[in-house]
Amino acid sequence: MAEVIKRGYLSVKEDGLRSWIWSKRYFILRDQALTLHKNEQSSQCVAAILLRDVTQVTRTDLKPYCFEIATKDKTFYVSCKSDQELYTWMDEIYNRSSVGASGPTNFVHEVHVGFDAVTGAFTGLPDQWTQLLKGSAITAEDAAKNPQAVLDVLEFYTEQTKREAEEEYASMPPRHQRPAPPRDIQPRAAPHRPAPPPPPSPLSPSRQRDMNQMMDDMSLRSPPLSSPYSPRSPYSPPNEPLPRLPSQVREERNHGKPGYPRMEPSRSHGPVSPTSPRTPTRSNSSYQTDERSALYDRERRERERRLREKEKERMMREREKAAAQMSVGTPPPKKKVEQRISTLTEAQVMDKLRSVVNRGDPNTSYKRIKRVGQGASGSVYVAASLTSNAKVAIKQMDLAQQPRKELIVNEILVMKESQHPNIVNFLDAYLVRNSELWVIMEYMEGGALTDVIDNNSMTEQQIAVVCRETIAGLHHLHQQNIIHRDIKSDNILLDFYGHVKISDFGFCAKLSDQKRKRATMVGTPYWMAPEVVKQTQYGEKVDCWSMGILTIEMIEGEPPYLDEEPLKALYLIATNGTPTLKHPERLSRELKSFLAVCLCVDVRSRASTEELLEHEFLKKAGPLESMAPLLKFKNQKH
Ligand SMILES: Nc1ncnc2c1ncn2[C@@H]1O[C@H](COP(=O)(O)OP(=O)(O)OP(=O)(O)O)[C@@H](O)[C@H]1O
Repeated sequence: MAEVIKRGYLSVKEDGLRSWIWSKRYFILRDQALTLHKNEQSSQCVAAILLRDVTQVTRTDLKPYCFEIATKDKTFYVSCKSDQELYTWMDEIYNRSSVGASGPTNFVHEVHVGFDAVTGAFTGLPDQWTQLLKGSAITAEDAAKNPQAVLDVLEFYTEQTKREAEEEYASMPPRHQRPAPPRDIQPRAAPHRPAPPPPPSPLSPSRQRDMNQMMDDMSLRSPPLSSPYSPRSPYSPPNEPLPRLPSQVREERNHGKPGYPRMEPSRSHGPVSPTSPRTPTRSNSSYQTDERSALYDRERRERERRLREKEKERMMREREKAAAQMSVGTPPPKKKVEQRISTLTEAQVMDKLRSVVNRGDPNTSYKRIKRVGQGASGSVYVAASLTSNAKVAIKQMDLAQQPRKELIVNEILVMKESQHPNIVNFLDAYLVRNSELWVIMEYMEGGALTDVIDNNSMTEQQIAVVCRETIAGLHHLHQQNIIHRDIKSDNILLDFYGHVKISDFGFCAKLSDQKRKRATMVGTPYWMAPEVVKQTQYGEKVDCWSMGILTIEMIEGEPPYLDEEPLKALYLIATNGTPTLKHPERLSRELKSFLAVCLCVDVRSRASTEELLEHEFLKKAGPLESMAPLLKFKNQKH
């Protein structure tokens, strides 16, 4: 007999003839079936539902904590005693049903939200969403244009913030040592999401025609008149000032936004060196010839470094605040926390970690020289190997401070198993005093591509080098069924010789044969593919979309919508489709074609890494030495 996953008494009634009768039944859930029994002693069931036949698991309003399980033939209404009980049953059933295995991950929670086209307002929105919407830059016109997209991004945003809070909670001391968190982080019923639109029709017109259309969209067609979001109109006169704010203004604007660390461009924890976050690109020659401008730039960088530090402090404060807020109210359902974070318990994660680390003392093998970077999970040092004197990078993390230890284990495992010339190679890992983790990796003295972008204007030849190298690394990951999920310039590092390598593997996902698609939301929103924002299923091609956004960063200095308030940016990603370029007329046909195949909203038309490697734009790539002028700035420092 298959293992019992969950059991317990619940009230149930069936749709149909006996639809008014609620009966108390003993439910037994196994991997493939849910059976209903008169009581716990009775082995004979009064009803059985094969999970593969389940077509929907939905919350309903019939009773306060009620959900329905629909099959092709029948609907069962199940009443629980609490939200927690309801969600755990729904989760377990849903995950094993045909919809859970292949469909969208979110349940349909029937809190009925309406949109009044006359007043331009939503009705029935949960308070939290109303507040979020009020504080966002999403206008009534946006809502009228695409109310579903607004609901999608609100749900996305709250899910993400809730997850962060749950993770903070999970990283706190054991429950008996802490008071309970506020009701606020209880899972909430999300508003009713209408059925997803039917999948786009197969690519009957040839794919090449799609590509041509995409290129038209990006460079030739005028922006839709109804869209107020076309600051990057291809028709902008070439000399028109770029519609950007100075980066410090942007950072100030982003302060005080509802906590969502990954929503902020992660300039906040860049290297310690006084390099700038996003700033309007300046040419190399202007740095060399204009002393006053150099002075200005130094001051600006210093100011921006301080802002970055402040931003980091703010994030830390927010984390603490989130942890403190958890100390009142009722605890979140443990099940939810575990399920979202990992299927492994904390002890299992630590066991796994111990199995991949070196037990020795790293100080006998490496001597730390200085700190070169600060990440959310710890500091990065350059160090010298005491045996070979070679330089290495050490990422040092205090495990007690890590809300998501399994991400670190993930990162180590991916780095260990994915050695490749375009991946920052893992050398070793040490667990020091059972509380500190040291990850030893190749030292990339050129730093992050973000700094290169901020301090230079890149030629197409150089852009093509970064694309070629990054795609080669991504292709290697994809061949192992690994999706990176956080491709952006901050996670592309360069070494002294101009080698380009992918780093930061915490968010990587391994696709199994059973699960070729994922639906969890991770990554940094500005670089996210529309299918991720809309929370539909996605596969490795999300990295190809991010590759397109990374290319726009190299061309324009920043990803699309970076100046937008986070919720609005999500809305724009979900609704605008392929972003428009500021100055397409300045780009070669090959580069525009490359962007078009990366930034294809229809995933089936989007190029794979294999196809991208063959793209004509990459043929423009120069040798690695062509990156040297970009590294000058860094090389002088080391
Ligand atoms: N191998 C390396 N060589 C040189 N510098 C590095 C290396 N790895 C990281 N850095 C620098 O250290 C900084 C922090 O790196 P880290 O990977 O910790 O950043 P993060 O991804 O922002 O944080 P986290 O992974 O903790 O969320 C980076 O901005 C990068 O410039």
